[in-house]
Amino acid sequence: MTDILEAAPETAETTPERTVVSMRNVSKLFSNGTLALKDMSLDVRRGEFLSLLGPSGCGKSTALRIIAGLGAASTGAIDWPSSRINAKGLPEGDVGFVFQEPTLMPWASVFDNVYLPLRLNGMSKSGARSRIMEALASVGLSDFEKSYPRELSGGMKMRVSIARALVTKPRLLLMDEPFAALDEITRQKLNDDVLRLWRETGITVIFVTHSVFESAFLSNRIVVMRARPGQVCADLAIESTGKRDANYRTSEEYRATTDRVSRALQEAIMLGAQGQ
Ligand SMILES: Nc1ncnc2c1ncn2[C@@H]1O[C@H](COP(=O)(O)OP(=O)(O)OP(=O)(O)O)[C@@H](O)[C@H]1O
Repeated sequence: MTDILEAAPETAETTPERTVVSMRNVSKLFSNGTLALKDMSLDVRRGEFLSLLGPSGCGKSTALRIIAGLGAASTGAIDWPSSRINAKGLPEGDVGFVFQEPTLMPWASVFDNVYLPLRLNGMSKSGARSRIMEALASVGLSDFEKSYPRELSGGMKMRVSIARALVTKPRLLLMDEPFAALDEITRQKLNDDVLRLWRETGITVIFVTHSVFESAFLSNRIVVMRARPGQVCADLAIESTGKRDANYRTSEEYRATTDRVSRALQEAIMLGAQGQ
């Protein structure tokens, strides 16, 4: 931790009831000797839109995958203070994951792709129908249930991927650079949609990105990470007085926020380069 720790998220509000997931001194040493994370600790509170921001290779995806149970920590622990934990040590049905690639099944319709997590939970197709249609409506794809992935644009495929992550009604949504491969206009539209979904559902989001602009637009908290080794080096509260919409993108407030976040990121990059 450095002196660019601006916000003080560890306040009296950080009670076990409000904490969705905690990383406790998590380190990750890969078998090739790469120390991807060193002693990373983070409390994610209910209802937060938290972005993990940092230069390439600082361990953002590794941290997210460990939280999701897709990889194990070498040392340290992940705690779920308010979830029911299954035999694998993971919170039962509480986590949705959106990857950078939409990872859809090409041979299956949009409906069947979104059905997948419910099918794996043993739900019948007819029983799942209303939930699937609700998830598709939430991403603006009500009319595309019969389409196949090859018939969709990149942005629409990503919407299907988000619907699939939301169909189980998770409490925590993990998103790993989901819009990095999309053009700027599509990316902004999806940013608007994700913010709307976050507001409407009250879901907690952890969003990995290396974009200052995206993180400043979406988040109410940005955790900046440095590389070599991957660690938290700034924890910024991001407030805005108005609604985050098209006007906000051109506002002085947004510009000032992106300046502040850029400075924190620059410092993180310098620390990583110096290996301090
Ligand atoms: N399976 C693996 N085996 C060995 N090293 C790995 C593995 N996965 C990641 N790494 C290394 O761990 C470090 C952190 O990688 P990670 O993908 O978490 O970073 P990142 O911040 O998400 O990067 P990016 O923004 O480029 O996706 C990097 O040095 C990477 O090369």
